Amino acid sequence: MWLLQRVIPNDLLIWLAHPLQNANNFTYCAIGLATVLGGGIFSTLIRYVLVKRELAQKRKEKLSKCQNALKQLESDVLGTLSSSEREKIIKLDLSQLIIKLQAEEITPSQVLSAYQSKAIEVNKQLNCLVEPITEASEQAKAVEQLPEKGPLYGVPISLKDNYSLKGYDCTLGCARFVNLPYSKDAVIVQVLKKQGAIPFVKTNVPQTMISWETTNPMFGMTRNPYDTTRGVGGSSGGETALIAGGGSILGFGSDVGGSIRIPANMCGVYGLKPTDMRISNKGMAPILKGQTCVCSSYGPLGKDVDSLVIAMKAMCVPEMSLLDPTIPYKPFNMEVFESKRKLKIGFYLQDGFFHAVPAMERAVLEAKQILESRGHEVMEWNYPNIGLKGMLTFVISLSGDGGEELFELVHGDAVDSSLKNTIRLLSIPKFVRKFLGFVLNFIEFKESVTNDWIDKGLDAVICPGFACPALPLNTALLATGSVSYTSLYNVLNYPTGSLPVTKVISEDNEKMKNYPVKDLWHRAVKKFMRGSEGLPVNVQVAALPWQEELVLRIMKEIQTDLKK
Ligand SMILES: CCCCCCCC/C=C\CCCCCCCC(=O)NCC(=O)O
Repeated sequence: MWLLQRVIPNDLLIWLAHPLQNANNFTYCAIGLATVLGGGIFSTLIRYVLVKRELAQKRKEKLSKCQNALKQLESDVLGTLSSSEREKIIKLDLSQLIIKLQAEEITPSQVLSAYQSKAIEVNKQLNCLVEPITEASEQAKAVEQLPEKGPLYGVPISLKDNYSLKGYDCTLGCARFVNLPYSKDAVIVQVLKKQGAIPFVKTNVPQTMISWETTNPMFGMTRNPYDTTRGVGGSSGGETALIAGGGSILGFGSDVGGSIRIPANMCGVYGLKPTDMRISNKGMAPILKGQTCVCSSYGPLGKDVDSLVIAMKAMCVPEMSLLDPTIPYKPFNMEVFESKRKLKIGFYLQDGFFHAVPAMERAVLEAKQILESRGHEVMEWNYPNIGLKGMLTFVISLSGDGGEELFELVHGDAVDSSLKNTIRLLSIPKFVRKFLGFVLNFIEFKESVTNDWIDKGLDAVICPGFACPALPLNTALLATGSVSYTSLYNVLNYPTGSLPVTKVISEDNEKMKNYPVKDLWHRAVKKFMRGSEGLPVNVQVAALPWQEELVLRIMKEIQTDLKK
C-alpha cells in the first residue's frame, strides 16, 4: 500500500478504490481471480511475442552470417583456377578424380577450389547451401602433408545440415538451434575426414527434416536444377540439388521416410539408404529422439553407383565401430558386389496406396528389361495391401508422441506450411494411435513381408523411386501420401538404393488422362504432371537387411546397360 501510494497519485488511488468500498467477499474473489487469470494470459502473450521476436532475430542473424561467409569464400576462391582448369576437374567422375588425386596429377587444394567456386555458382541459382565450412582450405593443405593417402584423399564432400561438425550449428531450419555449435564432429564425419575427405559445405533441409519439401523460414526454398519452378524433394534436397547442378561430387544425407531417395528421384541423382546401424548415427543432430520403431539411416549421394560404393567402402572400416561400438564391423563385401550369380528379383509398378504416374511405371519396366536381358529372373511381387500397411505403420511410428516434439521444435518460430501439414497429420488422438498400433501389429507386418521374400526366394525387389517426379514449388504437402513408396523400406529396415533410369516423355503424360483421381492428393499429382517432360525418373532397388552390396550390384548392372 505504501508503495502504491508513492507511485500512484492520491486522487487516482481513491478513484480506483471506490468500487471496492461497497464490494462483498464474492466480488473480491472474482476480481482477484480475474486479475490472476488476466495477468497470466497477459504475461504468456508477452512471453510469446518476445520469444517470437527473439527467434526472428536469430533467423535473420544466422542467414546474414551464412551469406557473408559465402561471399567471403567467393572472393577467396576468385582467380585460384582458370575456368577451363575448373571445368576439367568438375567433369571428372569420382573414380577418375580419385585416380588423379592419388597420382598427384592434381592437388586436394585445386579440387577444393574448383568445387567451392562451382557450389557458389550453383547456389545462386538453386539456393541449396546453408554455409561453407571455412576450415576446408586448411584441411586440404593439411592432408597434402600426410605421409599416407586415404581412399578419399582430397575428395571434397558436401554434408546435409544435420551432420554435426565441431564449431557449427545444425539448425535444421529451426531458429531455436541457432548459436548452438557442436563441440565435436559426428562419428561419420570423423571417419570420412580420417579417410582424407574434405567437408566443404553444409546443405539445406526442410524445417525439422520431417517433410519432403526442402524449404524453411531461415534459408528459404531450394529449387530443382531441371526446372527451377519445381522443388527438389527432401529432406536431403540441398544435397541432391547441389550434386545435380555439378557443385558437389559426393554428398551425404539421412533418411527416415525417404529423405535420401525422394530428392534423388526429383533431381536424377544416385542415393543409398543403408540398413539402420550399418553406418553410425552417433553425434548427429537428433530429431524425433524417442522414436525407435523406424530409425534414420545415413548414406551417400552421388553421380553414379561407383561413387556410392567408394563411400560405403570408406565408411565400413574398423574405425567406425571403434568410435561407435554399437555399429558392427562389417567391411564392404566386394565379392557380393562383383558376383555374377543369377538373381531372382521381384518387381511392382503400384504399391496399392498411392498411384504412381505412368513415367514411374515405365522406368521400372525398363529396369526390369535390363535385368532380364542379363539372365536374371524377374517376377511380379504383390504383397497384399503393402502400401497401405506400410504407410499406416510409418505414420503410427512417427506419431508416437502425437507430433508433440515437432510442435515443440518450432514453437514460437515461423513455421513452414508443409511442416504445419505434417504436424496436423501426426497429431492423431492417442486412442486412435493405440487402436491402429494394435490392429496393425508392426512386428508381424515386418516379419510377414520378410517371410514372403524368403518363401519366394527373392534376392531383391525393384519398384518406382517415388509416386511422381518433381512437383512445383510449395506443393509437396498436397501430395503427402506419395511418401508410401519410400517409407515402406524404412519400416522394413531394408537397404534401398535409388537410381535415375529415364526422363518423363510426352507419351507418359498422354497416359495421365487415365490416371485415377482417388482423392485430393491424386488430383494434385495429375495436375502437376503437366509440363513435367524432361524431369528425371528414378527406380528403387531394395534387398533384405545388411545387403547393401547386393543393392549396389543390381543398381550398377542397370546403370551399365542404360549407358550402352
Ligand atoms: C490412411 C493413411 C493416412 C496417411 C497419412 C499420411 C501422413 C503422412 C505424414 C507425414 C509425412 C512425413 C513425410 C516424411 C518425409 C521423410 C523425411 C525424412 O526421411 N526425414 C528424416 C531425415 O531426413 O533423416
